[in-house]
Amino acid sequence: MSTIKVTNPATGELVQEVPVSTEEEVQEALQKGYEYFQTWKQVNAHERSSLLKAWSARIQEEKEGIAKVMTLESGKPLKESLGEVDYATSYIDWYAEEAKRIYGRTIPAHTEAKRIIVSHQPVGLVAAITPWNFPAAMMTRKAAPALAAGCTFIVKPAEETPLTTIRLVELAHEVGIPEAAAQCVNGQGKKIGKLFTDSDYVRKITFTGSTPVGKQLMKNSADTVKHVSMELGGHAPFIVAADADLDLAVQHVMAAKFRNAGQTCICANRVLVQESLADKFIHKVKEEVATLRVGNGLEKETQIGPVINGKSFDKIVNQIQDATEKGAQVVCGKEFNANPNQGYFFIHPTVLMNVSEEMTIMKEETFGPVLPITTFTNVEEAVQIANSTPFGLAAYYFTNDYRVGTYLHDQLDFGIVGWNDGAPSAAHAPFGGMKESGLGREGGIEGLDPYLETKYLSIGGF
Ligand SMILES: NC(=O)c1ccc[n+]([C@@H]2O[C@H](COP(=O)([O-])OP(=O)(O)OC[C@H]3O[C@@H](n4cnc5c(N)ncnc54)[C@H](O)[C@@H]3O)[C@@H](O)[C@H]2O)c1
Ligand SMILES: O=C[C@H](O)CS(=O)(=O)O
Repeated sequence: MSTIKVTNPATGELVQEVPVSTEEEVQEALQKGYEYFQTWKQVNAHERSSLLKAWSARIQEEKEGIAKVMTLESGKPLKESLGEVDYATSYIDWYAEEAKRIYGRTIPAHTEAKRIIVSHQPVGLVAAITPWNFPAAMMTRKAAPALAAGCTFIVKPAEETPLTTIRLVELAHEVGIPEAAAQCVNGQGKKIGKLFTDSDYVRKITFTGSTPVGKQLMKNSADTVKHVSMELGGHAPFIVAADADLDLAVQHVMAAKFRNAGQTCICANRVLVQESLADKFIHKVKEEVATLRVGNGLEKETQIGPVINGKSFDKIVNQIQDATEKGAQVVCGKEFNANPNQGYFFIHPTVLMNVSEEMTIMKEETFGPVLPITTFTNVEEAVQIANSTPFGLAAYYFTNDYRVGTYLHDQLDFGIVGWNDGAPSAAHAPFGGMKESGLGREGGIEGLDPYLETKYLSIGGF
């Protein structure tokens, strides 16, 4: 039997081996989820809501244990793992309520002889593929609305971090969500992804991960016209206008950049500071970055854990080297503690200045603790720089001028915009991107629609 060897990115040590699902096991699970959909969709919304609430409560009972496993397999600091468990259950809590608010409507007919009624029904078996950086929240952000809508659900977590997702699915079964309604399979993404997209049993693919993989899944889903939801890559600009509250902007750039060692899809990837404020901003950021503690996520003083693997480490180091070769200056950082043979990869928080647009770091998602700073003259130039990317997930700006703030909100082509706010994510808001950052939204009232078909009934003969 082949297995996934889950290792700790802080030490390289083996955490646990997870059996790889065979093709037969995946096909069997898909058929089970497809067949059980006919039963699960009949369960009334209030019962589905109660089961979701029980799931959330059961996860909270195991919060510390789940968080520790999450840190062991992802490397993120324990405090962040604990926060992610709360974030993950907040999606379940939200959709436990939204399950009871799937309303229809009537439409005034054009003749007394007719009545028109609009209703919604679940799309069917939903197949999800999730990333390693938020192994709990990225799964519940899909499972909760799917189950709330009456869909059955199967997930393949990232090979780096399957343990958290496996445990969450086990807890769902413990509270009475039927095994056939929520399943987990494990293995190599390309292989299982193809089984998902080729299967006639699957009516929807929901994916969170890199844009290239998302594009491939969309292509492979076309043959059977599957619904798709895509939460893809980002390259967030962080704009600081001359009138910004400097302390607030620095406080929030630290959160927006260094959460999960910069490995989040909405991390600030480019900082754009108006020229007159640049020196003060850079000085304050340098002071704050110097206080960050790098280390094993299980140690309570750790604020920056390792990056996930050698491939990611190499990409980040190459971006730093490319930038410095093209004229960027290192304000602080650019220290590494890595041992490829041992299997751990730490990058100390690094700040670059005098960054320019021809540098790779200004075009390619970094997914690491590196903060490149460039400057702009006026807000029109800031908008032009910010929008000059295929991505459109998150953008941030700091200003107290309502005219500047309103202009930036209107002109920035991003699905999530933080105005004096570097931490916009919430289960009650519709998370998602424009352009090549994705399709659809997760969270908010908008996050249920992707799991529903709309139908209308026209009754004649009155
Ligand atoms: N928009 C969001 O909400 C969001 C959230 C988290 C991460 N991301 C993005 O994900 C990327 C980082 O995560 P990652 O490295 O795990 O991404 P990834 O695309 O490499 O992997 C994500 C998932 O896809 C699977 N996969 C890999 N290749 C596949 C293929 N050919 N077919 C089907 N599945 C495949 C992996 O096994 C994993 O489960 C970044 O680009 C980040 O911006 C986006
Ligand atoms: O990395 C992607 C996550 O969606 C970021 S967040 O935790 O939802 O803000």
